[in-house]
Amino acid sequence: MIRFQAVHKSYRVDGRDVSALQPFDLEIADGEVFGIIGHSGAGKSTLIRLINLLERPSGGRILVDDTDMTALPAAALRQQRQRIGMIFQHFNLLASQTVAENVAFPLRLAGESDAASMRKRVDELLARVGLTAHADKYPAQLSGGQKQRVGIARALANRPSILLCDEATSALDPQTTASVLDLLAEINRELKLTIVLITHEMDVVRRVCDRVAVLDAGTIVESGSVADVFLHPRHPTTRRFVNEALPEEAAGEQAPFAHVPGRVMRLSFRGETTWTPALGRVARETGVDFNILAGRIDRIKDLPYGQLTLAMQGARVDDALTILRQAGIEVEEIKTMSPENKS
Ligand SMILES: Nc1ncnc2c1ncn2[C@@H]1O[C@H](COP(=O)(O)OP(=O)(O)OP(=O)(O)O)[C@@H](O)[C@H]1O
Repeated sequence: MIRFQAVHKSYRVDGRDVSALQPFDLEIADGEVFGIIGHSGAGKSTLIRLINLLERPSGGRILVDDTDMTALPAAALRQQRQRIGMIFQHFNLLASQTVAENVAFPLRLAGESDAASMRKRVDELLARVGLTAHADKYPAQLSGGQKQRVGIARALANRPSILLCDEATSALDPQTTASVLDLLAEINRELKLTIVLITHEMDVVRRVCDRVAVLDAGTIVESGSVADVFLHPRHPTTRRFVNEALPEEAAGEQAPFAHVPGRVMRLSFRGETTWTPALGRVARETGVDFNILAGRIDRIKDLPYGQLTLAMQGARVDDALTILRQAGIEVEEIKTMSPENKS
């Protein structure tokens, strides 16, 4: 468990304290994938670097498995840091060392001197990230995705219980991003590692995270399960992130519904309800007409979900909504937005 208690952080700039993170509390459970999303300058890097004390907080406590990181003397902090792996946007590999040597580096730092056991561990790690055939290559000979796999193998070398990912896929193309995220999800599942990642892309959060915190100008403005935050964003910053992750026609609020007759509703289906044929049944039972304006079916991590934007007409719309809610479907009335109110 990672716990932030009344943590805040300011940087000293030109003799003045400039706040980067307002006081906040946050708990990250063992074994979860926790995302922190925010725009540039929101404080994401600062927040993630507080966990291994690459940045010291200006106040408050950071507890990792009940150890107060801020109170550790230097030697104990070094030891505690070995339990926290980290990967970076620009990989931070040693250019003059081979893939195998890069992965062996943290083992050496931790005091491993037996060449055979080091070789065995490096082989295991390279197999896990799918780079066995590239052990003797240099970073410059690898693609971005392969470099990040080396970064992941290196971060896992000392069997950490926490993996911090600092914009780990931001320098990668969408396909490579997907394969690196799949690898992180597999590591989380199989090694039961806690993963904390920062990103400015909601799609990254949707694909791998269990829970998310939204950071806006140094303040956590919203947090919760990814399904709740993604399907029902409350803060304007969160809504912008969610809409960026949706194709325009599916991002309900963007469509021009002002002229559409009837009541415009957004239906959200999660898990098994995604596949239930509720709409046809409700139409038959209540005589309500549906006009589908936008829709999508996708997954939030392993959870299938669907969202449909509908115009509903008929005398028994309220009865139809009650039946839909009873079937476990979340129903919201969309306030049609005029163009000047769009955020
Ligand atoms: N070492 C530093 N000295 C002074 N100010 C800093 C330092 N590091 C960060 N800041 C400031 O703190 C605020 C938060 O920065 P941070 O890098 O944590 O944000 P971020 O969300 O990670 O942004 P990005 O996505 O651009 O990396 C910014 O206003 C930044 O200018």
